Amino acid sequence: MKLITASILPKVIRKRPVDSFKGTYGKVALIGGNQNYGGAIIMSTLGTVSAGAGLTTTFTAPSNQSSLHAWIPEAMFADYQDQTLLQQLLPTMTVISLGSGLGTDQQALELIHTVFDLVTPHQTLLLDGSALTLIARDHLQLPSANIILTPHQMEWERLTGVKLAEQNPETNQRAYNQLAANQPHLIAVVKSAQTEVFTPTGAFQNTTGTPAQATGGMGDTLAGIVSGFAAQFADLDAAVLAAVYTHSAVADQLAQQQYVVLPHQISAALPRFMHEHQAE
Ligand SMILES: NC(=O)C1=CN([C@@H]2O[C@H](COP(=O)(O)OP(=O)(O)OC[C@H]3O[C@@H](n4cnc5c(N)ncnc54)[C@H](OP(=O)(O)O)[C@@H]3O)[C@@H](O)[C@H]2O)[C@@H](O)CC1
Ligand SMILES: Nc1ncnc2c1ncn2[C@@H]1O[C@H](COP(=O)(O)OP(=O)(O)O)[C@@H](O)[C@H]1O
Ligand SMILES: [Mg+2]
Repeated sequence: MKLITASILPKVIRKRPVDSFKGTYGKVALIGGNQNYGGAIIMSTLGTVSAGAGLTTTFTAPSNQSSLHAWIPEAMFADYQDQTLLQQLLPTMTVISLGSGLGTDQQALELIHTVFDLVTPHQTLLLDGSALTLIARDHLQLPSANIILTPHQMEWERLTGVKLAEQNPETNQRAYNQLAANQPHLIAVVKSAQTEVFTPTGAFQNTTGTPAQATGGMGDTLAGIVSGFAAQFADLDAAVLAAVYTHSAVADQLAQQQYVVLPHQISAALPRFMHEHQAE
């Protein structure tokens, strides 16, 4: 397994062309955050916008609208039950992220079906949290798209059947091969203290990260950052590797002076970190 090190950053994070505009940096839809888990999709949104995505729309429960805008006015709000809006907007997106704080009720399941029906092969679809749990529970077939899965170890067990205690680079690679077999392009980010990333071009292990990250919302934030990188950087595999590295590298920096790193603090520190690591 190759290691993900700082050398990935200059390959991905490039100085922005002078004549670029927001449309240059991709459109992202983040779908999730039910009545109880609004924080999850707000944290994802902070990650995506702070990572530099050009335009971000957050599809969530209406009860989350004012908190979303209080935290991050740069994001647009859409009611995730509004079928007309979903059908109108989702085809325009570069990246769709689905599942952070979505919950697992019937309404969530119907939303997954709607997104799977609408997504097209040239789009990137990130699946996180509750979406992974429902896909595993109901044996849903993944749509044809550039798929990024971001399971924690229990979600990976649900998806693949590989028990947590038996998860290692070899068993995970075999499980990845099975999942990816019928997909044009599938990336699996298997999260842990040493996150592993499986791509069509190889398997990688992250070298950043700290137990100061072990707090709710840390994965929701990662899903947002990965979406932001995938929206603006052309090489999808490299963008995901750089996002995984960056999320935990920022946490490592903050953990030098903090006992626990709050997920939203990683997003707040992202623009400066990316500034420091941009290449010509
Ligand atoms: N502020 C918000 O709105 C937040 C909203 N959130 C949203 O909540 C939704 C549910 O997501 P979830 O991850 O909280 O619950 P679930 O999928 O049932 O998994 C937990 C089960 O798996 C087990 N487990 C074992 N190993 C594990 C591991 N390495 N990592 C994690 N779990 C591990 C674990 O074992 P235990 O901790 O009990 O020992 C437990 O039995 C999802 O949509 C998410 O986005 C959260 O992000 C929190 C902040
Ligand atoms: N001990 C640790 N060391 C490094 N990273 C960790 C550690 N514990 C958790 N993380 C990271 O925190 C995130 C947890 O993801 P997840 O369980 O989906 O969080 P949530 O759903 O609460 O947002 C992952 O990115 C994981 O790699
Ligand atoms: Mg999670």
